[in-house]
Amino acid sequence: MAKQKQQQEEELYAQAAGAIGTLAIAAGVLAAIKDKLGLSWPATLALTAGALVALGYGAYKARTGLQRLLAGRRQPVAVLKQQGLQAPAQDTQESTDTVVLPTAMGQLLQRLEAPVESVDSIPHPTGEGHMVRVAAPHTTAAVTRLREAIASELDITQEDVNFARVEGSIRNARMLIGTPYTHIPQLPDLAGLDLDADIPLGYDLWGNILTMPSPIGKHFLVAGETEGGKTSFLKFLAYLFLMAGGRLVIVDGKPDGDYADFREACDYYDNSLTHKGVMGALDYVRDVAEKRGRSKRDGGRPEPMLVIIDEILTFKEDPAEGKEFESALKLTASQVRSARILVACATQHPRDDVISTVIKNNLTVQIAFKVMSRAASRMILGTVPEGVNAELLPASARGTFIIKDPRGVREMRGLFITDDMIQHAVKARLDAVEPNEHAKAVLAAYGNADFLSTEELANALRGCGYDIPDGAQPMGVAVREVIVKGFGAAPDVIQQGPAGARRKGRRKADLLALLART
Ligand SMILES: Nc1ncnc2c1ncn2[C@@H]1O[C@H](COP(=O)(O)OP(=O)(O)OP(=O)(O)O)[C@@H](O)[C@H]1O
Repeated sequence: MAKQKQQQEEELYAQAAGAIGTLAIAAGVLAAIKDKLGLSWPATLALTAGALVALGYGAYKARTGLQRLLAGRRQPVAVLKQQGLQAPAQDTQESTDTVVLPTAMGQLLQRLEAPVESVDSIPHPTGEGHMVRVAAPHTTAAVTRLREAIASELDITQEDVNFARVEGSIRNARMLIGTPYTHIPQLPDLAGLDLDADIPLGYDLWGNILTMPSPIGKHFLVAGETEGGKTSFLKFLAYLFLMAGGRLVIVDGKPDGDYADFREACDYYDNSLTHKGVMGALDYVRDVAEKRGRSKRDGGRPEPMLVIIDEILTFKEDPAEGKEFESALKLTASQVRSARILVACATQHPRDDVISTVIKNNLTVQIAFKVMSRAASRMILGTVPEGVNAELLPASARGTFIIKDPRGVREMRGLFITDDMIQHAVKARLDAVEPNEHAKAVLAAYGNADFLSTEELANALRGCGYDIPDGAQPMGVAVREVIVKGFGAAPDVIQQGPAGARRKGRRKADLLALLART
């Protein structure tokens, strides 16, 4: 730096001396021919000054043009105007321009004045891969922030310029030029999955499986615009819990019944979209935590439990009920953590009235799917390293998200499971429980029916040898007794059937759910 400054000063003095000398010579020449041309003194002086300015400008253009030609430089790209992009410091230029990197990508990054130390080609199944090493003291942000400029130079879309973190390094980044997340890995073998260890969650641009540390003891906030992949992500998480012997509580606050396949395997499932429904679930969960707390003294380690609440706006729409819901959520989040119960709340409305301080403070693992603005990204993720922005997630690869957890901040695409896989896992959970003789009789009575009225069930049970009296009340009581003997408890009686012919009875799914809990 000092050397450069001294050089600049010397140049300035030399230029000043040259200018004075040239001015004197030019004035002399013009004075000599002044009378011949019939010029006045002011005209002579004005002409001298004008000629010198023109000469100086011409010399400057010639010199800088020659310098650029020799250095093989181009004009700075217009795209360097990208928001937040600053011209690199002089000393950075010095260190990176001295060696011309051998690969075309290396040279492109140098042209964009990125402080790169090396750029090597690395294989990628469908695109063009590069390993970029940034010169100290810079971090990979010095290159990742040039995404727009690189896309502009290569005349491709920003979505085709992708970066992947290199675990444990702040100076190395993998870069993919091409469509992101085309390389979909096989689902890892989940047999023997331990929820107390790392769990697989997604994959990177190269198709490598990425994990997160054990989710036990954490709560999740999952947010992003509609169709980003939140439900698929939560279904995958629920699937992991099923496969690893964990318990499930699902409050589905959306009307489409997205989680219905899990219903029979849930300890508690509610799709009523009501305040009562969500509050009932939170009460239930706190109750389980309290029981677990008491039995802890016996030395047992309870199965992890995942509580999904999707979509939280449904329970916040009414201000008074919303307040109650938030208080209950806060209480639940703090009380159940040590009981190996984790809460995951999702929303497709990343706004501050939905993701309130209470939500943010209690759900400490944040997962952002694609959003429409940098502000929305910040709303979900809070403080993140420069350049991390869920607005920039690829629209072409649904299910891509940024996760912020104790391991750091990283982008990945979620592992995807089909409805068939969910149904298999649920069936396996149900099959794993051997029903006792009473439960078997009740299930046999249902056969393929989803719903039986109390009377129909009483008739079928009589056929199995149960002594069930006629008459509404004793019959209902006797049927309930058989159910309780078989399942430990009886599900609520509900009304089903066409209007005008509604019948009181019970759903088979509710009985199976009870079975899954035992
Ligand atoms: N990891 C993934 N890999 C491939 N496709 C995915 C992935 N995640 C989601 N998708 C696809 O993206 C679409 C939207 O996913 P999903 O329903 O989970 O979004 P969402 O964010 O829950 O939407 P909404 O908020 O409207 O409920 C689905 O059709 C799904 O098949």
